[in-house]
Amino acid sequence: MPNRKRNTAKPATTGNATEPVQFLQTSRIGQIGTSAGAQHAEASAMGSIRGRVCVERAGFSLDADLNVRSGERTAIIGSNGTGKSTLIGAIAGTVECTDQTTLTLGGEAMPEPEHRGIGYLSQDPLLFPHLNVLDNVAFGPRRRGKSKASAHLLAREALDRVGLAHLEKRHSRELSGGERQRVAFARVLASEPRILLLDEPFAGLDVNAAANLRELIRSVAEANRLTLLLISHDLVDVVSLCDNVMEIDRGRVVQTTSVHALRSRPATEFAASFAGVVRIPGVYRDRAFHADCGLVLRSSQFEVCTEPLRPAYLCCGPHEVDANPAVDVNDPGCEDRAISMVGSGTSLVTKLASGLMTAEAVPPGTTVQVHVRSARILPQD
Ligand SMILES: Nc1ncnc2c1ncn2[C@@H]1O[C@H](COP(=O)(O)OP(=O)(O)OP(=O)(O)O)[C@@H](O)[C@H]1O
Repeated sequence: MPNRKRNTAKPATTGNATEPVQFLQTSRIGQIGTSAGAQHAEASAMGSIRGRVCVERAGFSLDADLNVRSGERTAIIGSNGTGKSTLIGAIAGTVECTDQTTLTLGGEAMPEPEHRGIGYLSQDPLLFPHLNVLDNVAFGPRRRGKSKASAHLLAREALDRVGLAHLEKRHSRELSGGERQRVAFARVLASEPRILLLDEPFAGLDVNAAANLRELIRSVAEANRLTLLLISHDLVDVVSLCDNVMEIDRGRVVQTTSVHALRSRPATEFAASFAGVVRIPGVYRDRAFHADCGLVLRSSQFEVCTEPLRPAYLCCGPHEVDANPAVDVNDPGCEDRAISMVGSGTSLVTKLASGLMTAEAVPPGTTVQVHVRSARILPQD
């Protein structure tokens, strides 16, 4: 239990607000890692997060192995209550870990929370209502011992970066939700983090505000090669910000994959739903896919990535489904043009097209022709 004490340390919070802490003392906002040469290389390598994270609570246990490289941008996905926030809370030091935890940061035992270089942003900006915008952002640097002047300088740089320099005198209660969230991100920037932990930061924002903040976070993370862990239930966030995806189910990591693979070869039912991909279980035999739900699908457009007779999935995007019933499945050319599915009625078509199709029983006596332009057949392992 090399770092038990450190992993059980209390969070770096003040009052109502979680205060991210400074680690890269030498860099300036927007320039972390882009111009600091060897210093950056050293700092960059320090953003890796590896090891086992164990948390025990009444009725819930988290036991996750992490292998996050420095500068990697990883989405954490999973159903409600599977332990995503608990996991990043453990990394931030706001959640107590058990003795089995072996988490390391940059290859070293996990330091105290205030020395982890973590910037944390959640759905709730948690601004101090009695402070103006500038003092909210300067709060962290002040607490770390900066003079008022240098804390304000750092805060102004951060506010400039998020495009809110003109609002520095406003109180947080006088801001819109989107502005509050940008101020919260400026506060993160003022702490000059090397790791960003984002817990559904776009959940309360309208589409434009969310897109703006996503772009801002993406450019800062890229420019500074920050390690980023993002919890989100939205594929747009994941595709915009991340390269990799970690899926958590009931406190366990069930897969770590690329964003591309999540969409092209979803390994779980949840991943398929998240990516909006049609995923139908069955087996491939005699040049046809025999779905568990009773559909038989034939096509020369199948990309078969499995052995015949093995449990498999047929995967395709909803945009590849064409519910045009005009094609005759008895036409000998049909197999060459598209997959022909013979199964239940219009609800099946709707479910296929919306990506909601699962292994449901097909009511007997109804026939519908559905065309899928291309599909992959993947092993069920
Ligand atoms: N402070 C707490 N004390 C005790 N149990 C908690 C606490 N916070 C969360 N839990 C429990 O821990 C489990 C994991 O919760 P967590 O918030 O990590 O899930 P999540 O995957 O982030 O969920 P969501 O997607 O709904 O935000 C749940 O069973 C939850 O009830």
